[in-house]
Amino acid sequence: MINKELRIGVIGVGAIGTEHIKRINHKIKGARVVGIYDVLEEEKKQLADEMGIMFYGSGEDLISSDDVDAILITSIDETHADYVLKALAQEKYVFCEKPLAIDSQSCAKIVEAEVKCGRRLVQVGFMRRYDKGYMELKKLIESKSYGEVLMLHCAHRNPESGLHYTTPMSIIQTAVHEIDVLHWLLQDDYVSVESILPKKQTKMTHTNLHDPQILVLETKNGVVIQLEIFVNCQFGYDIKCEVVCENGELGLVDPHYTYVKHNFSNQTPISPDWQTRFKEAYDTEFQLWVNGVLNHKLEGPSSWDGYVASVITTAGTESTNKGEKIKVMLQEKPSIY
Ligand SMILES: NC(=O)C1=CN([C@@H]2O[C@H](COP(=O)(O)OP(=O)(O)OC[C@H]3O[C@@H](n4cnc5c(N)ncnc54)[C@H](O)[C@@H]3O)[C@@H](O)[C@H]2O)C=CC1
Ligand SMILES: O=C1[C@@H](O)[C@H](O)[C@@H](O)[C@H](O)[C@H]1O
Repeated sequence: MINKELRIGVIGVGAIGTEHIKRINHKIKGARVVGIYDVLEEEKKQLADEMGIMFYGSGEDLISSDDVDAILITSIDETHADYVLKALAQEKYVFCEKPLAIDSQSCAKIVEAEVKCGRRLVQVGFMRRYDKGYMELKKLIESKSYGEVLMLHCAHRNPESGLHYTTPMSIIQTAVHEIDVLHWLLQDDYVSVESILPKKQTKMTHTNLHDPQILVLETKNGVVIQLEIFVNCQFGYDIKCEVVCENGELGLVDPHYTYVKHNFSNQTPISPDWQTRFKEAYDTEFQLWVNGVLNHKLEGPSSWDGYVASVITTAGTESTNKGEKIKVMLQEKPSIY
């Protein structure tokens, strides 16, 4: 039984976990964070004390606590599936940061467990669906004023990534955002994916990371998407989405509010990171999630969406390993989605 204010427990309090806690406690109406768990016990216990909230002895303790109505999972990718399944076993609402799991089999298990609960309890952190730019693009595409969509040229660029970041992570952790938002934008399914590792790489990378990479995705309606993933581009956080139609081109502009004209040049800033670029999208995402949980009606990205994205990321990684295009097939979509 959830009271008027949703009591949230957070598992994994690193970069985005900390951002989301601040967001929930200072911006979002109808919810507050009441407890956390992180494997870095000493450090995060101190943080919990500073915030005046509970530090749980394990993720499992937090999930099963009667003082926690809903779980927010912001721990590392590899841990998501297990925590989501544990939350579903308690029939609790759970918001899981992307990816829902690191492979499609684990996502399929989550879908199966949620279907057994008979209703939607899971939302996945695909926040780009709440970005004003992508929402406007969707309306423009659906207006059909520019004819049919023929192809897309996209890029996902991060200024830099650490030594922990590896070749498959470019697909599983980074490209997964486009994989989700583009099929939502086009309302179309993917039929194949091909991963290309260009011979020429940046000097800024290391032995375990091929950077940049390219994914080529094909949809049922025959749209071809070229997606560049470049996680050490140095110059900023740069997200491109150019939609080529029969009678026009539609695209995203980086949200910025100022420019500087000086010395015969006109400069506009570029977002430095994902926190800045998608700030408003995260706020909207969380307010709508809290409203959805309080009204028992989740409408954001589901486990099914997490599964669809992971079928492509799994096939994309297979394509990297085999050096060939991989055809993809989805299982039948259950009626709760
Ligand atoms: N939607 C978005 O744009 C973004 C999503 N993410 C996703 O959020 C998740 C966290 O990313 P970051 O905050 O950047 O990573 P991070 O490395 O800064 O934080 C992860 C935290 O999880 C903790 N942790 C590791 N294993 C754990 C376990 N078994 N149980 C509990 N805690 C554990 C770590 O100690 C650390 O504090 C990732 O899955 C990432 O893909 C991250 C950044 C942006
Ligand atoms: O989700 C995110 C990170 O986990 C990922 O590592 C970055 O590449 C993305 O740009 C960011 O949005």
